[in-house]
Amino acid sequence: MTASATPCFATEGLTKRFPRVTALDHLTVAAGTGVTGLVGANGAGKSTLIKILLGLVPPTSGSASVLGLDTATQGLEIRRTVGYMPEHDCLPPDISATEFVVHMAQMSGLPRTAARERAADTLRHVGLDEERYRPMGGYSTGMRQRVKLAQALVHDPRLVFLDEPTNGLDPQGRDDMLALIRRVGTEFGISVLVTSHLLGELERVCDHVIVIDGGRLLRSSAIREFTRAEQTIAVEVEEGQRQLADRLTGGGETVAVQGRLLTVQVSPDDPGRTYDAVRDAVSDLGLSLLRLEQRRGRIEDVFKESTAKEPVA
Ligand SMILES: Nc1ncnc2c1ncn2[C@@H]1O[C@H](COP(=O)(O)OP(=O)(O)OP(=O)(O)O)[C@@H](O)[C@H]1O
Repeated sequence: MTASATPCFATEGLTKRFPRVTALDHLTVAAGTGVTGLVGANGAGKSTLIKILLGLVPPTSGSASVLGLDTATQGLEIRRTVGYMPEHDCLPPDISATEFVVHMAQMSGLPRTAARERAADTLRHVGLDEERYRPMGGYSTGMRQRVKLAQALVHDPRLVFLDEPTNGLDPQGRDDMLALIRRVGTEFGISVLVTSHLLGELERVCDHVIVIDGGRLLRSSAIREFTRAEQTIAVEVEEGQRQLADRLTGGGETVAVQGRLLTVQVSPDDPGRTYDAVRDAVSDLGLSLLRLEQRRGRIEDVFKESTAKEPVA
């Protein structure tokens, strides 16, 4: 996000207290265009944030804006411009996907003919073909999630909020949904805010990730930044692990020993230095190298380290 661009959304000291719990606690965060992931364990405050951003729920204190519009006073305009895929199932069982999505398109102001055309296009884009004429009561979870996505996209929004879109899907269904979300962000050019408690999946589709826990901001950064600092080199030597570890540590490297394997933290500012240090140390000590491989940190690890609390799937 450039300094001059209007953020897709921004919050300032956003707090939401329910009688028994503080769902959001002085949250100050912003996201630019592209696909942004909002990660947090169950109850972290993700859905509450989305509802406030849509102007559906008032905050206790603080402020928020979406595409430059104030959520406190311009909720209607926000909902006109933004698509929303809610977490919970909300599909009437007796009508078809086509009827439902046409209805939603008309609700957002499209005339009937345009609504029918847009609905057909959108349902095709999300991968619902002939099934779209059948009552939705007989749909699989994957099909239902696609309909929910289609109704969020049918009025051609600039931005969509997708609340746990992979919920209830099997691994294949999850992969398909993630690919679809990526396409929404790239081919359709619609910015996306997508929530999940499954951290690994956001790593695959997001440009930027925001991590919240207990309603507080833990981290907000580009996906590259999440994993860049976490790169390590795995070094396996036949023997002499301890000497090698001592030598590298003495040279300023951060090293962990697990049996025959040494894990050396790669310097984010000068990755080449770490490789050279490992090569020189192995050579100077006359050790026999079995394996040297680069390991890219995973977003889960970053999250676990920052929270060191609740287990996250
Ligand atoms: N209307 C409400 N009344 C009272 N408490 C609420 C209400 N809505 C949410 N909460 C509470 O606020 C906290 C945050 O809920 P929220 O639904 O925003 O979390 P979440 O991160 O979306 O998790 P999940 O995916 O499980 O819904 C939870 O403790 C929840 O029980």
